[in-house]
Amino acid sequence: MTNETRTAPDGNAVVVADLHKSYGPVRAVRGVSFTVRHGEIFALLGPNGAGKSTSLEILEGFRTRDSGHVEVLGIDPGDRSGERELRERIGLVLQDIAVEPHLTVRETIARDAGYYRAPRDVDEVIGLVGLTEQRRRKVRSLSGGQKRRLDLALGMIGNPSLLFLDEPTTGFDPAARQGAWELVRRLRAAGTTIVLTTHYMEEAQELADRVAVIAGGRIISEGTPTTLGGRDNARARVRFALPGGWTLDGIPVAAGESVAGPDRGGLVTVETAEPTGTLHRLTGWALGAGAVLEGLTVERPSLEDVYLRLTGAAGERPSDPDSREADSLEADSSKTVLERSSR
Ligand SMILES: Nc1ncnc2c1ncn2[C@@H]1O[C@H](COP(=O)(O)OP(=O)(O)OP(=O)(O)O)[C@@H](O)[C@H]1O
Repeated sequence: MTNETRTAPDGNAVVVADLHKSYGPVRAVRGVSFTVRHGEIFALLGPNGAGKSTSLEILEGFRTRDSGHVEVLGIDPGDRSGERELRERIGLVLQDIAVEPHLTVRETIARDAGYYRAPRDVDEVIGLVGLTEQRRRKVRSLSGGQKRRLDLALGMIGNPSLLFLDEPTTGFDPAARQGAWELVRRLRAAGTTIVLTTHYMEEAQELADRVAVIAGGRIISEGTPTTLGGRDNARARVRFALPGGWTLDGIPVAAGESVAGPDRGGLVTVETAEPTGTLHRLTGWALGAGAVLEGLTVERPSLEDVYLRLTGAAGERPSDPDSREADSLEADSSKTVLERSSR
């Protein structure tokens, strides 16, 4: 798989500065700024209604912006004179792609290949997305996950320098999701820059070099999946079951640590900034008494924990007085995601 990486004058594949977009009274995007470097996977995360699709649609040239600066591969997507070049150089996997249901998988991909000057090989792409067995099947007979793989194939058939993936693995079974992640990594390794949105924090953790969290039309945090929101400096939780007949009072706790529990599952939690020392002390204490700490685990907050903390806080922010409608819509939808995720 080869890919020609073209460099925009500033060395970034995407530049967004102080982007604004309203739909009537709804201020969907309110001063968003970020850059995407060539060859990286950049994930835009955020609750329903946060402004992700609006931002992406502006980058893709499907929506006009109210104000702000946008460059995609050195082209302003709002400038119609660059439209043809932009279409040639970017790939899109959107949430709803219209495909002809009566065409076969291979016919659909071959037809799209004809729109590009230098497309990838049709059968190679069919193989890459795992649709070789279905290549003669009509699109209407595909399962939801198979249709999404077809969307991925259509996104990459033009051999794009930059690929936009809007929730690429929604509806995939776990094996198909792993396969799609592997494909995305291979595309990146071949030089493709990837901008993706996802509601799966595991997907962002697995794929993204950098992530930005957007809520209420603004970027509220940006970083790598391991550093986002101070995740790397967060306190660790050491959990274990108290050996039979022992009490919390006997646990050796150092300054700065806190102990809670046991919870319904019988596990005690020690929160600590220094898990190495804590583990040494706890395991030494247990082994010295001839006991073992059943169910012992050490956990840092997951990307999902950090995301929920960040977006929960954003949802509770006081409203901008002149955008009350937008705020209420966004707060409502962020609550829905929180409730859903906590089940
Ligand atoms: N065409 C439109 N007309 C009016 N309002 C719109 C339109 N498109 C989006 N909005 C509103 O703009 C806000 C941002 O929507 P957007 O689709 O960009 O969010 P999102 O982060 O992509 O959400 P999701 O995760 O649900 O796809 C929401 O309040 C939405 O209701």
